[in-house]
Amino acid sequence: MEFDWTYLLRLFWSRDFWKATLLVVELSLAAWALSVVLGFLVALARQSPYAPVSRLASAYIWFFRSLPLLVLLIFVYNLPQAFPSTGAFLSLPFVSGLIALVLSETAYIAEIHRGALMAVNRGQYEAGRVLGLGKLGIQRLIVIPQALRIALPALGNEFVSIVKLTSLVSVISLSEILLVGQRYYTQNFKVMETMLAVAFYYVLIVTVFDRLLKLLEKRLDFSKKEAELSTAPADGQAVAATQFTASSQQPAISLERGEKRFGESTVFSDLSLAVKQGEVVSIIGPSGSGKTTLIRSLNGLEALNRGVVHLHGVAILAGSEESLKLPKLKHEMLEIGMVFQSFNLFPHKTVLDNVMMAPLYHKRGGRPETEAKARLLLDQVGMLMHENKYPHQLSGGQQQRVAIARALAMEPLVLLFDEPTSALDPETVGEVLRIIADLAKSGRTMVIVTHEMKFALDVSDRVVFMEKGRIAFNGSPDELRRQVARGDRLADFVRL
Ligand SMILES: Nc1ncnc2c1ncn2[C@@H]1O[C@H](COP(=O)(O)OP(=O)(O)OP(=O)(O)O)[C@@H](O)[C@H]1O
Repeated sequence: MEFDWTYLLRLFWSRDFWKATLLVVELSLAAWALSVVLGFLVALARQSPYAPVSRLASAYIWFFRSLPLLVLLIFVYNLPQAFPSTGAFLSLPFVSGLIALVLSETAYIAEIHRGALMAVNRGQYEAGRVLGLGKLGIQRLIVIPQALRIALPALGNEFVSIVKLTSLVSVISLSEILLVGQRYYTQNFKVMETMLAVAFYYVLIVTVFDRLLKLLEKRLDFSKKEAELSTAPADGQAVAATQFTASSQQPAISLERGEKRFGESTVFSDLSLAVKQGEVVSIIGPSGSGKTTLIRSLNGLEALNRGVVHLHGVAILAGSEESLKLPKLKHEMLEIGMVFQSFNLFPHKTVLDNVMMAPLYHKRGGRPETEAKARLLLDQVGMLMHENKYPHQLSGGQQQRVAIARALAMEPLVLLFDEPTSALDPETVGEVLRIIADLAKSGRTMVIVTHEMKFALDVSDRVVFMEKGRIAFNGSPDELRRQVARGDRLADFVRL
């Protein structure tokens, strides 16, 4: 039989085919959107610390990935035989097809989401926690936007798969593209021409949506955004750092008899440290002595085994083995700000949005007011002209200055610095140390874990030297200098 070009051309204007194309688009979009949402929930469930929940999610993924879609389709479509009450909606091929597709695709998409969630750096969760964001807030504002961007290419791929899988729904008599084609060629036997038209309609759908998804990917890809410098001045006066006087004898923050173990290994035990209001305390010591673990225990990023942390006399954290039941002290926890070694800025947010995120989340003021304050803080750390940039468009030192502004935006009573310059190039260390030194002069209560000896001695009121989980020295910089001059064993570590 000769190839009928006229017939083929006519098929491109066929009402039946265009109706079927629309149906395939509707079914694919609905199945994809539902599977993306449900897949995310299954991925979260799979990561749940509660074993029954994560096992249930794993079982779901295992079962529906093992089941051929065709089997599932026929099963769902015939369910009314066993449960007649479901007949009202399951007898509709579109509904049955949608349910089967969603059940199956949710299992695949859950694994895509899980991979993306795992790719979001742990530091992002910690940054959200120290800014007082709740679990949902962290997911909504920090994790989901980043995970979505990571998952989008794979999710786009799944959409293409779904479009093609809709052809299977023809077995339950849904008038989609393949079924329309089959009806045509069983009447006129023009199989080649009809199947070419069928292929055209599928390719058309995939091409259009592939293009749209690429555009969405581009929109979400902050790494491709143009760097923009801002020339707008900060409005208003420079933010006056809150003046805290060291008059109160009550420590601003203290750890009493703290103990921290990782499995069998004890990092420190029976360790106490008190920091007065307005005091700047630097913690120095050899690598592995427990400095970072100590500072992270002060704001609950590390859970203590024993001991109690007080903030201005209020017990805010207690070790898991203490019999102390603490009320939920959300407000108090916001009084402790933290600057991390690796900055942990939110990569999907501009510099200004990074600084504004926590005050907006905690409704510390309206947007214009919060924005003005954030810009003043950025001015204070010399980063105002970079307010519209994304973190990857900044140097390490600039990122750390933004991280300091972000921590200050919540006006914490105590500021913790965990090796703030360790991840920086030597040229940028100075700019960050200068900002921290300025803050120290303004009377803020600060605890700084650092390897910068000269800086620690110059800016601190007190230096704590840790060694093997113990505080081996706790005194003023002058006392430390004297001990070092006397040739104390501290001199081996503190080379000035
Ligand atoms: N999450 C963890 N799991 C297991 N062990 C850990 C963990 N975090 C820290 N440790 C261990 O606890 C000890 C103290 O580590 P920590 O990071 O507090 O030391 P550090 O004094 O800050 O060191 P550095 O100056 O190198 O950062 C080390 O032996 C380290 O291996």
